[in-house]
Amino acid sequence: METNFSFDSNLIVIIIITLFATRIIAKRFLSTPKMVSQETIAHVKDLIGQKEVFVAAKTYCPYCKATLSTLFQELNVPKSKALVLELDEMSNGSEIQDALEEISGQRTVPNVYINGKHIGGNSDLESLKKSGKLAEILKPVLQDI
Ligand SMILES: N[C@@H](CCC(=O)N[C@@H](CS)C(=O)NCC(=O)O)C(=O)O
Repeated sequence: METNFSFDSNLIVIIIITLFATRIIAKRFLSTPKMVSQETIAHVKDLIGQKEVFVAAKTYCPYCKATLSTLFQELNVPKSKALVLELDEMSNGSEIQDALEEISGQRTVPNVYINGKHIGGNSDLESLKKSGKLAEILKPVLQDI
């Protein structure tokens, strides 16, 4: 009796794991590529170039909070020189995220650009900071303040 119960629960666990694995594999390999219009790509490229610093973020994202804190609190980038988009608060936020993926090959947020150059996410920003390269990259941004 006990053996049967154990067998059933193992079977259920195996079925659940199989379902999850199938879902992950299907999402990874079978999902259709997102179609982003050239108009949206051009619009997002324009947004990236509008200010010296561009950050695509999401309000609930801890990595985004860390990036914004590094840029604005720690390194004193003036907010007037930055465009920060909180994608989760924008009606076209997912469209912008799709376009950013197409442009930079990066889907995650934060997605940082400085003077039109793709920096990457928070870990990339932190690596640049640690190596001293971020100060170099930000020099022109901080020059005339
Ligand atoms: N290693 C990345 C991690 C960024 C990350 O995982 N961001 C999450 C939000 S906290 C994300 O973009 N998830 C996918 C999404 O929101 O579409 C970094 O340092 O920036």
